[in-house]
Amino acid sequence: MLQLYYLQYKCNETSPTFASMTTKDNLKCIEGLTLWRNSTSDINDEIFKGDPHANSKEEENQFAAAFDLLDSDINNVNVIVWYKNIEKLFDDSSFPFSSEIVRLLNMVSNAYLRFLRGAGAQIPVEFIKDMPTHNYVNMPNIVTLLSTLLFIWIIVWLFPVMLQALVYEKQHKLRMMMKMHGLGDGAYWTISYGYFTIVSSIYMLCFVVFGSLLGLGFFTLNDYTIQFVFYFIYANLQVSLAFLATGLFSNVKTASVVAYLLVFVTGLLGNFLFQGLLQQPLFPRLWIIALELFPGFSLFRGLYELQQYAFDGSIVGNGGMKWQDLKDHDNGMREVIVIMFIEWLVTVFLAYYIDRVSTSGSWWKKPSSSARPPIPQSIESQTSLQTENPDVAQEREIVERLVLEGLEAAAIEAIVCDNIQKVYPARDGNPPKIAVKGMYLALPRVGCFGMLGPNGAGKTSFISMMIGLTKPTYGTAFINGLDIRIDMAKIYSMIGVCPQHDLLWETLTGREHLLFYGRLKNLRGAALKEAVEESLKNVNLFYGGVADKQVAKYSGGMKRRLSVAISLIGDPKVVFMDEPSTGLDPASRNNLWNVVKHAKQDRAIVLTTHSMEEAEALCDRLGIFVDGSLQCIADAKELKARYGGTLVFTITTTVEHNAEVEDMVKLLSPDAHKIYHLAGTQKFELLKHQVRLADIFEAVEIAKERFPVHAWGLADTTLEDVFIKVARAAST
Ligand SMILES: Nc1ncnc2c1ncn2[C@@H]1O[C@H](COP(=O)(O)OP(=O)(O)OP(=O)(O)O)[C@@H](O)[C@H]1O
Repeated sequence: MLQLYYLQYKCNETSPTFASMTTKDNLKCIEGLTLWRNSTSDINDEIFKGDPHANSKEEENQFAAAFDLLDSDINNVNVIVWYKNIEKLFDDSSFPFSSEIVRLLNMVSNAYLRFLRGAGAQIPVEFIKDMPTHNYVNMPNIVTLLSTLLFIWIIVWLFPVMLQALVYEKQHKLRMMMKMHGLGDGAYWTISYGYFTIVSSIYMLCFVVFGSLLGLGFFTLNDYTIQFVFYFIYANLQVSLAFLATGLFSNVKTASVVAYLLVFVTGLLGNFLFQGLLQQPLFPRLWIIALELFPGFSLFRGLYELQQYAFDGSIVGNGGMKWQDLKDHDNGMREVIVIMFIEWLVTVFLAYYIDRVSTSGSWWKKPSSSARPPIPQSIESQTSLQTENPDVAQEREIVERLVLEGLEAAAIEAIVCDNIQKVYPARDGNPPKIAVKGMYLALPRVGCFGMLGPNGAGKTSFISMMIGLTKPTYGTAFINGLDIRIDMAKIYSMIGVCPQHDLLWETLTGREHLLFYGRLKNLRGAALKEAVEESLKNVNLFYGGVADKQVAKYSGGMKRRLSVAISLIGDPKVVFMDEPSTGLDPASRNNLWNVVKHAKQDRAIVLTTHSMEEAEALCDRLGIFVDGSLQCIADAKELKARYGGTLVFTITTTVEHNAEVEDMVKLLSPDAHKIYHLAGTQKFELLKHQVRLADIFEAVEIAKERFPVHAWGLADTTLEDVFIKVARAAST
């Protein structure tokens, strides 16, 4: 390729002469030379025009004379040199021109070339009058500056977007929620990675297509296949970097700020620092490669090369970068493609490794059921045996028998908890916390089991172990015969979870949530659509377009109902509901109860609640959980009968007659005791076996004749009374 360069070189005392710069090697690059005087405005007034490699002796002499003239009268002589291979000149450290100067000269000499071919009339003369000087040359090239800076920002902008989405799923435990509904790690990775790669590829495609439609040489002149390979590899590297960076953040806001800052700084550093280094021919190549290990700089280098080739191509008219140009000594495209490709592979591996370690605690271990680890027993469980209630002891015996008979026996029940315990490690100077103390439980495949307990009793810790959020410290549990320590992946496909806090995507609609989780439960086509509609109707989210509103616009109650619907979609055989009715108004709660009542007919449901009314309405069996252990297990009636051998008698009279009321109560039930007293209102607990209802009515009628009785009432023991009694007894 013939290259033309215009040199307006000013000699001073310290600079080398033009002849000395034109060493033997350089001379080989010179194709021709044109000299003319500054005084003339006519470019055709040439002093010399010739070929240094000419065969004729005469021409050779002329050429030597031209050099002498140049050195002796440099201020008055202009020179145009035709080079074959200008890059070689940069190997000579004495050559004083930066690549930027050469590019401008290239532009000028191209105009001159066109003039020589008779295509440009007087234009080159005008152009040459404004020939770039050193000062002019140092001005930044606005085209270079804008295109690379703008393009790098456009491309890297995707990084914060992906990072935000990934950290959002992490922060809101949506990843865990998806896992709990059967989406395995491999599938999650394939789907998420594939999704982001497709989105990135479409984004890059639009970038190239729009650029091409606008006619920008950056896109149209460079070989599209080179651009495809370059953008595809970078898009993949960027996606895997987003996955890797997700491990560093737990909050979307922090991740966004850091990522956008990185985008901004990468562009600026690339453009104002890295580009400067690239344009210094003497800057060590190894350092450039080291800097390109930073993905932002390797992207910048690739864009820079595409831009430079497009620029040169637009001037010389021979197109931009082609595959054979990747062999060019100064073309960094080949090295950045290799660097980015290796980084992509390493980053994907690292990100997957870190993700597996952080979510499942192991990378290589995939134990099979045949290699069931022994169940560690804690000392705590042995000591608590002496104090356990008969029904708790009976439950333990059932579990021990089932476990002794083997996994097949355990599989008869929906849930078998075998001395399951959870101990949280010591933190911030506090001792280790035993949240669940050796629990035994066997739950049938049909029915609802309710867990009651005061705040901090350990209900959520228990559910968290059962749904794989945390691992048991001691003991284990079986769900449909599968061990929660090793078979969680299989268990996820058969359970449904309504967590204590709603784990939902704010930007998705209720229907989209159900469609997504329905698909995870292998529902497809018409069956999926039908199941989603039924779920929406069941939880009262179907009518009035609510189902198609974004979850961000839902009230707390609506979100809760959606969480319940998610837990039941796909017909899971075991469902865990952690306080499902929290925040619901009475009508919605009743609606929800109907859903649960219907659902429990053909599956096992474990439900935690603080509402005694709910527990009574929904649960076939109840366990009262206090301070990490079950205090009693029975149905509501049995519990009330066992713990509620009393009637609560309330009476309101005037204060001066309080003593008379007390005497009356003592007569009715000698062991009665006062549980509440405020002004004239008193509340007594009467032992059922000491009183008859008729006697109480009669006593009140007689009392009414002696002093004013403003109000009175008699109530049987409620579940709430039982709960308070059990909780009090356990904590004393
Ligand atoms: N990650 C943890 N690290 C240390 N202690 C914890 C952790 N999670 C829970 N705990 C403690 O374990 C105990 C049981 O907590 P848990 O949340 O299981 O109770 P809960 O019965 O579900 O309470 P609530 O009804 O308020 O939801 C509490 O004392 C709690 O402070």
